Amino acid sequence: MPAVITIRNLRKTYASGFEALKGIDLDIERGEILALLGPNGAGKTTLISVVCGIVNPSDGEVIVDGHHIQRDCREARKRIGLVPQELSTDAFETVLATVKFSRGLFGKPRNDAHVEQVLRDLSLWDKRNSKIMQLSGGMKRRVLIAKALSHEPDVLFLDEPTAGVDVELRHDMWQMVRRLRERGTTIILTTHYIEEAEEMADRIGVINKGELVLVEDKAKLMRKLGKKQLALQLQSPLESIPAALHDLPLELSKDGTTLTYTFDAQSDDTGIAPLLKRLSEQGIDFKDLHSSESSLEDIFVSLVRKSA
Ligand SMILES: Nc1ncnc2c1ncn2[C@@H]1O[C@H](COP(=O)(O)OP(=O)(O)OP(=O)(O)O)[C@@H](O)[C@H]1O
Repeated sequence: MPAVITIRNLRKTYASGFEALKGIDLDIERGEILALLGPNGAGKTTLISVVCGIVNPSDGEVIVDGHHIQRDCREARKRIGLVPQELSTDAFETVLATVKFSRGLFGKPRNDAHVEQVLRDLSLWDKRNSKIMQLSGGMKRRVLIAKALSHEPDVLFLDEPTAGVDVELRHDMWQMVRRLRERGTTIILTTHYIEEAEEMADRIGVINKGELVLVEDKAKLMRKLGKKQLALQLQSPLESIPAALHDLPLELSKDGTTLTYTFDAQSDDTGIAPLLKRLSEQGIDFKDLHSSESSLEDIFVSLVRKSA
């Protein structure tokens, strides 16, 4: 199935000369939840803003369901719902009026039943006649989501949906995102929280300093996380790994003093006992050993460091 959004060589240099996006290529699959992780200032909001047609790119292109975001902006934009980080809605409006108005902005005919359904799904129906300024922070966030869903978009962008919200609202938000996905909506969310990406996403993208440093299926990433490493400090440095051991997943450090063996932590048979026997057959002795396990956090940190 063709991607719902295609991003090619996307670059953004702000008027200040700052290069916020340095050539992003990404295909967003229909119906997936993609989490974009990255530290502050990585370029996540810029990327979303360009894809949603709010900020013009300096180079490259974005195609949304066959429509070019700049040349065919109205059609492309209709298919997208954006939940920004901050609320800029008129504080004196009621919840119902503001959500209805949002739908109208996209040229969609009035549909009170849909607006009611969106408000009910977000537990906002009872608050429909409240003014925005009378709502709690969490409720205001729900209004933002309701506005973004008012015109029935195929793709929903959530820019840090749970930044600064309490645990209960965070879990509500996750549930809501899952419900939307079940109905076929494609969801792209940005987050600082690795836990959130782990919990929600089908795929995880890591962005740092304007570059997409990784995009991978979450399950695959998790399998990598299931790997453990055993590091052996050798008695005497090796120049290279002996040919007789080439069938083993071994890596030698540059200085030849450490051999690292990677194994599947979930497997019953780690292969450590035969490894040690074969090392001894080759006359390789070690003075110390320790094992380590990587987490998504480690992978994230090392990727961000590597691309720094
Ligand atoms: N209008 C602008 N003019 C100049 N620089 C900008 C502008 N908007 C953003 N930037 C810079 O571009 C970089 C990327 O910002 P962006 O908001 O996209 O990052 P982010 O990954 O969303 O960060 P955060 O997680 O803090 O929201 C930052 O260094 C920011 O200062």
